[in-house]
Amino acid sequence: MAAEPQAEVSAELDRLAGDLPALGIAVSGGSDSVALLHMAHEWARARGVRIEAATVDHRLRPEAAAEAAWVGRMAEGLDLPHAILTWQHEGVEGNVMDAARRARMGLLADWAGDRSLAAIALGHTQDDQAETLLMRLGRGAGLDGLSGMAASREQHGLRWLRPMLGLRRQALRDWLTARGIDWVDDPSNEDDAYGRVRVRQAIAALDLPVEALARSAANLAEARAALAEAAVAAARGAEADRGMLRLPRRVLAASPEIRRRLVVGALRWITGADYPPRGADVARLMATLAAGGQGTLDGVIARVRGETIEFLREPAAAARSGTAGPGRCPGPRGIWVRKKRPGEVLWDRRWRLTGLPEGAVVTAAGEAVLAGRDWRKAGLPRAALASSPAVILGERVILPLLDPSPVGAVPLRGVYEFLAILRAH
Ligand SMILES: Nc1ncnc2c1ncn2[C@@H]1O[C@H](COP(=O)(O)OP(=O)(O)OP(=O)(O)O)[C@@H](O)[C@H]1O
Repeated sequence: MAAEPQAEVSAELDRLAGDLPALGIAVSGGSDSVALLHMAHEWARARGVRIEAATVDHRLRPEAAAEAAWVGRMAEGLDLPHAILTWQHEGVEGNVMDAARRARMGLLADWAGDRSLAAIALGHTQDDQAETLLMRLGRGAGLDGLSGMAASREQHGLRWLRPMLGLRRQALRDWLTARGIDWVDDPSNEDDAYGRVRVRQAIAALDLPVEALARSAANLAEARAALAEAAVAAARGAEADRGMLRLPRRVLAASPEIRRRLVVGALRWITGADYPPRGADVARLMATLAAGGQGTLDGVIARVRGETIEFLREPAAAARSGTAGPGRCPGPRGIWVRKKRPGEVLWDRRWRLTGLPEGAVVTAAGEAVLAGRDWRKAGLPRAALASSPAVILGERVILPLLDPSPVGAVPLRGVYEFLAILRAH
């Protein structure tokens, strides 16, 4: 590794973002991302790349607003545009760190979209990489979970870059100190109520070799990428059809790891979930499919039909996902929902409904709505239609997949997204 942090970050940015006209920098105000901001600024200036910075105020600590403003002044000093993105919520329940991370990614992704930035750079370091590996190990992760963070990753429709994964946190702090550049110390980084902080303390107390751990994480990431590519190759012949996915039955003859990836990928393609189902449940489903049967997991029906395996949303699960109308956003409070145009609704994490008139409500079609209709003309299995959206307009119920109407129903994911899921997980 190059000894000079600036040279190393510049080389990584060349490798990861050399082809981009503009780059976003996510700056919390902590030492790592403050160093990233200065180094990216230096890199961009020499290459004529436009860079902009953003800080998320999670509204979880009273000082956060002042810290975000402080980052803003620092960016101004570098002549860089800076935005403060505020997470609007009314208190957060459950895993606060996780909810904050998701909200942050969503806010940053929207900001990048608004500012025409195709990628955002993050300040994760070698220390973060080692900590992540140990945390995942502690949770009993398999090969998948064990790989560390990738230097470049596609999510929320843009690229997330981590050009500092080869650098130690202390080296960055030394670099900043030598230049008289200040940073903010977030007190939650010292709060051992958080698993990450406990892992960090254990690394220091046991004097664990951070660089070797980070290297292992990188090796595992490489192995995982190779598996992902093998799964993509095995998925040849996959078809997406209006919210339903068909895989060739022969995928059941693939090696267990590849087969598992394909099944988990298909489940996620339907549910839009961030986390995979439990390993034992997936194993059970795979055994059911191998026997030519039908199983349900995570609100998804998987069944063998002739030479294909069909994955479709379980109608009852679609109905449970609730109703949505224009101007209202489904999902628990505080959860980020991508911006929508008027008359548009994202429903069941699978469909984009467009052209909805005022007062329209979207829900799952269900069996009752299909009764008495010529559902066969949709060319989909009955269950797939029952879990498709229905639009209630006063007394009328429109099935966009069946009835000609000005309401459009566009599946959020096609085959391309299935392959992207296989590559990402
Ligand atoms: N509030 C925030 N606003 C903008 N970006 C953030 C924010 N929090 C984290 N990030 C981005 O995510 C990266 C990793 O987050 P993490 O929580 O590990 O960092 P941190 O300890 O808050 O700060 P730093 O990494 O800058 O020292 C940061 O380096 C930064 O790029």
